[in-house]
Amino acid sequence: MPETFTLGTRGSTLARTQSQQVADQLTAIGGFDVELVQIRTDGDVLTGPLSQMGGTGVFVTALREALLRGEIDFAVHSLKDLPTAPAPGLLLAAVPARAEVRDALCARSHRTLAELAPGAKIGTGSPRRAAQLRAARSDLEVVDIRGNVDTRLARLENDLDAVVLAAAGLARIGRSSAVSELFEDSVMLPAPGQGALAVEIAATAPEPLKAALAALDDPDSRLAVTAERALLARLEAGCSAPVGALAQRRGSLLRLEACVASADGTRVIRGAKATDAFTEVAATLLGIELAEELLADGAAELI
Ligand SMILES: NCc1[nH]cc(CCC(=O)O)c1CC(=O)O
Repeated sequence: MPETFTLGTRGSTLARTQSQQVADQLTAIGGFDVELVQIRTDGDVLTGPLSQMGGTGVFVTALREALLRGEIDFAVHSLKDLPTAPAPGLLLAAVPARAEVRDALCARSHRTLAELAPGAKIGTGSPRRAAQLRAARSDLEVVDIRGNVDTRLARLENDLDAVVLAAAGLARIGRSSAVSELFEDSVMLPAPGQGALAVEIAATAPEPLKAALAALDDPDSRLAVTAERALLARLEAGCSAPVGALAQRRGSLLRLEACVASADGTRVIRGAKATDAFTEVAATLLGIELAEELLADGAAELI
C-alpha cells in the first residue's frame, strides 16, 4: 500500500482546487496517497474588511499551527497570503511553476476599464488594487468588497459594474470566461507572490515527502517571488498595503518592477531594477535595493 500524507487546506473552492492540484502532482511524482484535511482559518471565519482584520496571515496561521502540531504533513497556500516574516520550524518545500500573475477586470457586458461609464461601481477589497484603479480612472466609485471569488463575481449580477480579481484564482476555479481585461503592468502591478502557490512543511517532515515536493519546485518562480517578498519586507508593508511588485525573467536578467501608491491614487511611486545573478541571495538583494530606492523617493509616507 502506498504511504499516505495529509494535506491541510482551507475550505474555499479556490483553496481546495489548488490543494487538489498539488496533491495530484505529488501522487504522480512520488506515488503517495494524499488525504485532504479541511482547516478553518481566521480569514474564513471573521467578518469585516480584510484590510482592517489586523495582523498578518489571517489565512495561514491555523494551517501553520496544524503543521507544527503534526496534525497535517503539508499545506498549500496562495503565496501572496503568506506573511513575509520567517516561520520558525517550517520550510517552504516548493514554489510550483507560477500561473498567470496579472489582475483581471471582470465587468458586466465584458467591458474593459476604458469602456466603463463615468462613475461606474468597481469592487475590490484590496488597497493596492483600489489605489491603482483610482490612479487610472479617478472618476470610478471603488466599493470595498470581500468574500470568496464566487461571492465577488456574483456582485456583477447585483450592484456592481465590475470587480477586480487575480486571473490565476479565476483560472483555477474555471471562471476565466468572466475576465474582460487582463491589466498590463503599466496600469496595475500585481501583489507580491500573486499567481504562485507555496507548499509548506514542518522542518521535521519525512525525507521522502521533502524530496517529492522538491521536485515540484520551479526555480524561476521561486526567485521571482523571493525578490517581490524581499521588497515587501523591506518596505515593512503587509499583504494589504498598497504595494505592487512583479519580478520576471527577461532573457539573462531577473527584472523587478514595483510601485507604492497613496490610497487615493494621486501619488504612485514606481521603480524597476534588474540583476544578472539567478540566486536566492541576488533576488533578495534586488528586492531590498529596489525597496530602498522607493523609500528614498518618499514611499514610507504612503504605507
Ligand atoms: N487573498 C485572496 C486571494 N489569495 C489568492 C488569490 C488568487 C490566486 C493567486 O493570486 O494566487 C486570491 C483572490 C484574489 O486576489 O482574486
